[in-house]
Amino acid sequence: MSTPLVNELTVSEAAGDDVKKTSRDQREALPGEPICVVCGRYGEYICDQTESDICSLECKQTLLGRAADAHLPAGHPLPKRLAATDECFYVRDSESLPLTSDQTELLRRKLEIHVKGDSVPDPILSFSSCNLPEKLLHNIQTLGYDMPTPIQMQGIAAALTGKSLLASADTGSGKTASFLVPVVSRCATFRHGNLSKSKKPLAMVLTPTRELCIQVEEQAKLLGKGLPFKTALVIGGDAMPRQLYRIQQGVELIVGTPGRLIDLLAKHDIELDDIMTLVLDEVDCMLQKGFRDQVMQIFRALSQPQVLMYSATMSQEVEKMASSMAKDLIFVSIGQPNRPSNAVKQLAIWVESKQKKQKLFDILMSKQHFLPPSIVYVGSRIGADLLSNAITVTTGLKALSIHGEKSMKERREIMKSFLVGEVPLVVATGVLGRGVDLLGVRQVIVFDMPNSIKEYVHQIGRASRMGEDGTSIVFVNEENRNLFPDLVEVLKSSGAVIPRELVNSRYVKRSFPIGKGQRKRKYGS
Ligand SMILES: Nc1ncnc2c1ncn2[C@@H]1O[C@H](COP(=O)(O)OP(=O)(O)OP(=O)(O)O)[C@@H](O)[C@H]1O
Repeated sequence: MSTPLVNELTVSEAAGDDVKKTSRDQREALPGEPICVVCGRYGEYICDQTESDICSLECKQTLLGRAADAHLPAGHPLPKRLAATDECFYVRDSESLPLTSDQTELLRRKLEIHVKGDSVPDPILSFSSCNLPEKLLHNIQTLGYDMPTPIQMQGIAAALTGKSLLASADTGSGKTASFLVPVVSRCATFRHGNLSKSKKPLAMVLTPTRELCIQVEEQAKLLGKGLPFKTALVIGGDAMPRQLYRIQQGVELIVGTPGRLIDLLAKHDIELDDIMTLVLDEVDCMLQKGFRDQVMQIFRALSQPQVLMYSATMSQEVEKMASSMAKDLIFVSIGQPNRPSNAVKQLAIWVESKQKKQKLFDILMSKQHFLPPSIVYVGSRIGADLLSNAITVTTGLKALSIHGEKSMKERREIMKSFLVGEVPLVVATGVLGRGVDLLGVRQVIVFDMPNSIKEYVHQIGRASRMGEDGTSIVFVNEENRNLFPDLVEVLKSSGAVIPRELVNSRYVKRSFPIGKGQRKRKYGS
């Protein structure tokens, strides 16, 4: 099997050809373009032995492997894509035999689980296959999690080994449970097996916003119910003495924002020497200027904990910093990092700044286009207040604003009335941009483009959880020109229509995909 492929690789490399080697190197297919029969990406090439569309050498190898497994003669066309039921990885339970290395590879390829590092454990196939405490398993079931998502399959397995981890996966793909399940498990097991009366905290989760901290702590409580697992929330805007008292009474997990935590640690004597695990949620944001110094100050106060770092967006700089924080790091990524969830249908509209308000009102007053509950993202606190008032006055819709200047009490109440459906629309700044799980929200309108494409990916990610369909609308104009190349890339990769003004902009380098007629020659021919 491998010989012809190696030959072709040699041929194409010798010819200086830029044939894509792995499926990851290939982009997503645009509407109407051929699709790789193995992975669904752009089928740039035709396999010389099966005549099927494929995206890379890697998928050609997989395709020929399947032909061999199915005992099909070379050249026999294979079925286009395996139906989801053709291979079921989930039926196994803890009694089943472990996966063979081929099966592990196939599973990872199929679920687009990419791993790097020494001795990376196999993904788990079910929550019951990794020795979690009974009560934790029961809590997972109560939450309705029947089977782990891909990031949970690989992330939980890796974190349970005690090694540090840098992981990326789509927005809304279950990253929170991916770090909380091992945290709850390790803490509860430690307390059970440890006879000492000490109740010093064992784990810490840092996130960039108060809203996200509240949500993570709530989920931690649900997962730790009935176990020796107490939590403390340490965020600005809530009374510090109460937070301190709770920690002094004994907790297993602290969830907090870096600023308030440093404040607390500076003023009070809190022993952190038992902390085994530090989680940095939204790690790319946490290691950026602004948070980085505070995070590192907290990290240095701990004694070499396991570090679990998660986000939907990554950069090489983050990878470098993460590697310097933890030895023997495992890297996990699901799909392609920095890409928006495929479940969100994006619409980019060119609107001059002066017309943005009217355009928004038109959308909100259209039964066809306004799909509440929705979030509108703006760039400033004052902008959020003004726009929410203007929406209510002009359209009659109840809209509330949420941003960092509002008190925690107000922010909590607004979130509550939004989540229970009393308010159909919230106008928010970045405080709701990352991480928050706004179940029920299926539409996001990006009124002011954020400063980076990564924040845009996080914002539109609020429109879909667990792959459910959502829509996003973004207003663009010349003022966002510094983001044009990245935005075009993101829209292109999702198959979204790119506004004419953006295509023709001098700020976008033109590199249009090769059409079907211009496709590269067959391998080996
Ligand atoms: N295994 C599972 N089965 C079913 N639902 C799940 C599972 N894991 C998580 N969920 C649910 O999926 C939703 C999204 O999860 P979560 O908020 O952890 O996503 P995320 O990857 O952290 O997203 P973001 O990048 O936006 O923070 C939540 O409502 C969560 O309860």
